[in-house]
Amino acid sequence: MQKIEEIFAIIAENEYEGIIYIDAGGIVRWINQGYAGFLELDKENVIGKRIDRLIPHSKLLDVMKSGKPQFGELWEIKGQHVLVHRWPIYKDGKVIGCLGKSLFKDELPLTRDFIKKIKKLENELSYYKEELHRERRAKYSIEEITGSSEKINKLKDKVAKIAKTTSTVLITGESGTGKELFAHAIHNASPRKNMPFVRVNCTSIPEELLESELFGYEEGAFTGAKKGGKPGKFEIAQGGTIFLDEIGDMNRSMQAKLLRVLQEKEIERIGGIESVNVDVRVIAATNRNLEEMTRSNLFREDLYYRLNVVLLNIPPLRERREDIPALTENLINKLAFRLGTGVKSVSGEVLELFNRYDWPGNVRELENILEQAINLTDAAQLKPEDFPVLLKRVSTPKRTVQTITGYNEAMEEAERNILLQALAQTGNNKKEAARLLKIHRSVLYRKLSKLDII
Ligand SMILES: Nc1ncnc2c1ncn2[C@@H]1O[C@H](COP(=O)(O)OP(=O)(O)OP(=O)(O)O)[C@@H](O)[C@H]1O
Repeated sequence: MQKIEEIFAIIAENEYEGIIYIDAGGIVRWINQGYAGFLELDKENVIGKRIDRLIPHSKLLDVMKSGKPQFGELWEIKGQHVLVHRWPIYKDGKVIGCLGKSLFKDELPLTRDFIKKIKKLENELSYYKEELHRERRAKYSIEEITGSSEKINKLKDKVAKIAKTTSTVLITGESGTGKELFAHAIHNASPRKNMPFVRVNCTSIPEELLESELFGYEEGAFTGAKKGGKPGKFEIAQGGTIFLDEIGDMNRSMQAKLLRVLQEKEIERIGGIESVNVDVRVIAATNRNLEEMTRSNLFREDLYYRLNVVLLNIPPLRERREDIPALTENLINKLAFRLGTGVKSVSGEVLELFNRYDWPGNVRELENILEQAINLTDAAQLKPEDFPVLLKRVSTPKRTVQTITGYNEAMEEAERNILLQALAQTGNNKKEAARLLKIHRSVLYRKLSKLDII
């Protein structure tokens, strides 16, 4: 039978692992033959030497200093990747040494595959970290807000001023006026600009998920809760800004919870017992009339006042028509670059046409209409005929019921106008229009077909 010492010697000298032990003074007290050979050193000469003399970039001393183990780290030595574990050895609560183990046989297919896999995962992780960081950054600055009308200039001045504070901001304005753009600009001009900017669309998240999205949850908070729990958007935005888009669509019970956060400046994860302090600037936006909603009890009055500390009302495009030429030029440049086309400008007649239109969908509608036209032309300059839908809308005045000929006919006409307006507002995007009208897409198609709109 083999003696236990023999077995230990076999384990210590196995050909797959390098093993090294240093004492509290950083002196190598033991190394296995394989590792010494791999380092091209003589085992007897290594023992008794300081580790940093033998391997200057060794991390064993760091581990000893921190007292924290490291597992599965990729380390490059002698032109090879090795997978290492390092852990401090404790005695009576004090670190007395450090043990290092490495899978150093790069040429073994198994080790090589394992290392390759780890390297791939590390690369992927750093890619996604970078993406996440990009995603959580505000993308636009004040300079990117096109327009020099008096109204826009005043708003830009206001943005520069309020950016310095941490007051809650409420941005109102019709759909597509640029509310989100302004929210980004406030964050980017603020001292928080290098911290996260986290957007939450209160409409697109199902009601039952919104609470866990905003406040996070602890492990086991509910069936299906992730292991280890999940931080909410408020925690993710710590030190930065949270942008609550479409706040008018938040239900009343969530409104009460949000109010508590704004008052207490702390959140509680679902299923959690402790509160977490949050230092987050809140910017909320809506295209709905919150004041009116408070009167009909759809929006809490106390929350409305908490949000409405600084108000930024973005005027619709039809009230700042002087911005249309600059917006058109900038959007064309942006779109032509994105779509890879040679479209450079619009003719003077197109600008006249744009000027006569009311833009219910505001800048987003202008952007959509330009994108449609750019896709269908080979010319460098867009002409009025590239905008057939707009030509029709501008020349046909909105149909109103002149004389009531019957309840059903009048209702049909009203419905037609609502549908046309929704389509105009969303640049003919049926999916968006259905969302705006809060009806299913199939219902929208049925109605459009019944009223001969498509
Ligand atoms: N002044 C502007 N300069 C440049 N681009 C603008 C401007 N205003 C709006 N846009 C562009 O128009 C589009 C719509 O803007 P944004 O999403 O900010 O509008 P919104 O008011 O938040 O809309 P919604 O209420 O539907 O969420 C975006 O692509 C945005 O970049």
